[in-house]
Amino acid sequence: MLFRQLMKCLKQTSFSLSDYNTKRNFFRAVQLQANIPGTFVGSLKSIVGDANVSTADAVRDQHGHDESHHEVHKPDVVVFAESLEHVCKVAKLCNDNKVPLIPFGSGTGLEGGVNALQGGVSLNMSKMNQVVKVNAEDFDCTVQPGVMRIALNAYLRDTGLWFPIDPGADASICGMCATSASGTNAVRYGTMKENVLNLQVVLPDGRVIETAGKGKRSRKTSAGYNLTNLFVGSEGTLGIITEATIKLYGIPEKTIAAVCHFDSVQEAVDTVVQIMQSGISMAKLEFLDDKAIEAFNKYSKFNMKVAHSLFLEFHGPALGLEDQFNTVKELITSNNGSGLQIATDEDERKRLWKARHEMIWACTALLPGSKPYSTDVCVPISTLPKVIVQTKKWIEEANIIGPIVGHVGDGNFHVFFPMMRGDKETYEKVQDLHFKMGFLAMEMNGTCTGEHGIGMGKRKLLEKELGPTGIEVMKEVKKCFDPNGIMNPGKVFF
Ligand SMILES: Cc1cc2c(cc1C)N(C[C@H](O)[C@H](O)[C@H](O)COP(=O)(O)OP(=O)(O)OC[C@H]1O[C@@H](n3cnc4c(N)ncnc43)[C@H](O)[C@@H]1O)c1[nH]c(=O)[nH]c(=O)c1N2
Ligand SMILES: CCCCC(=O)C(=O)O
Ligand SMILES: [Mn+2]
Repeated sequence: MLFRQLMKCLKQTSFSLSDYNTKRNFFRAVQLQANIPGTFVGSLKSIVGDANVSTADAVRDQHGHDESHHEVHKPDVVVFAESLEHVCKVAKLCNDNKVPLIPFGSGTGLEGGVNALQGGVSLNMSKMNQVVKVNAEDFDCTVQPGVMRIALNAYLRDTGLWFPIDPGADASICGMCATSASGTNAVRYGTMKENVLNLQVVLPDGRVIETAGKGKRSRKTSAGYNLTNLFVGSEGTLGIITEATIKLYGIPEKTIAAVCHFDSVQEAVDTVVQIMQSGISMAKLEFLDDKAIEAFNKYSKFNMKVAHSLFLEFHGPALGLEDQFNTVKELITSNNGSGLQIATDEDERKRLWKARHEMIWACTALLPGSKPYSTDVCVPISTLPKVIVQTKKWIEEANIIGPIVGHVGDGNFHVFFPMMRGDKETYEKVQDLHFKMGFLAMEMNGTCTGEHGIGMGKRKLLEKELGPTGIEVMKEVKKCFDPNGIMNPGKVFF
């Protein structure tokens, strides 16, 4: 059987050795169930109840994609879990029957993480949506996988605490764990990697572990391997996260937001590097190039000067915050920055950041009907000016739409390429640019993805980033947790 498949594959159009390896790995994966029998759906219903199982086309479609440009791959069936017991039993059933299992948080990912490449079961976690415990005096809380970021912050408001990691989208906290999300506040508060204390995880065979030990939530630990951060960023390929214990922070006493503009990318990014080197702890330090500002003005009805711009935010006790602001102001001026404007009242600030977070839609609106193809390189801060300037040059040479937006305080930036599905010519240009940017970032000792993950779109780049031995070791790790390869097959590596 395997031999016949191999011969069929060899008869197809010519392919290189790396294609062959890809297809060889694919053979290993197709040993999973290709079609789910009705009896299997019946077994699922007996675990979670009829109402929590759907094979309706619209529901499968909704679970077959995220917010990215990647093509839709529908699961065969969607299951809504209501309890830990449900998750354990569904995982074991899938594992025993070698059926693919794909955890579904809220579908806001940008790398096709939830797309069911080989069909199977999409496990929607949204009904497990309780805040399990808030330990306000210890600045932490434990949440179920369906708890969303905005709802959590609303729930916490009366305690004076908040969870600052903000990918812009209203994502599930456990989905954010699974992709190691970050966003605008990471420059001050870190990414999910620095903010998860413990995870409850269901393994494919139905066993449950807590990655830091049962109920543990200490700020520091040297106890054995760091299983917590193995699952942060694992993109649903190792197990299902059913609880996350995360750090909380005091809501800052004072917040100042500001915007300023530059004639050149180099001056804007030099300012960022100097602010970071001055040791001032910025809460947000964002860059939008001239093209991004054009899209920003048009979509969000602003009237900002069309120039390369920095959006900044300071958090802290009122005492000392203005000194920090003044130091930053001097750095802006010394790099020929202009038009410094402060958003003082809360409504103005909220409007500014809402518009920043909607940049993906602002750029998509430049080409009506398109989907965003996003890049996500992250480099050591001192190399950032070189990488952004080179990227802009490539975009100009390729003559395509590609506004740049970045969390540049972390050396992380995105190009948004609005793409029409089926436009092969632009797709090829964009993919070429994506690879060139990824390779340049790696040359600068950076990564192809700072926060969106590998998913479907960056698997080839990951091969380059880690090298064959690195990939081999990652596959061995996966095998140890998921020997049948049922967890989100085809993601992270081929
Ligand atoms: C407008 C906009 C703007 C942004 C972003 C999106 C959008 C739409 N993002 C990306 C996105 O919000 C981010 O990847 C989230 O962490 C995804 O969370 P979901 O709950 O939507 O996971 P989603 O359902 O999309 O799943 C993502 C991956 O995690 C896995 N997964 C989900 N829940 C799981 C669970 N309980 N257990 C195990 N695996 C699970 C899935 O299988 C999949 O592989 C982003 N990101 C970022 O870091 N910075 C940013 O600036 C932005 N900005
Ligand atoms: C192409 C970038 C997608 C969203 C994002 O990460 C951001 O706005 O920062
Ligand atoms: Mn981002």
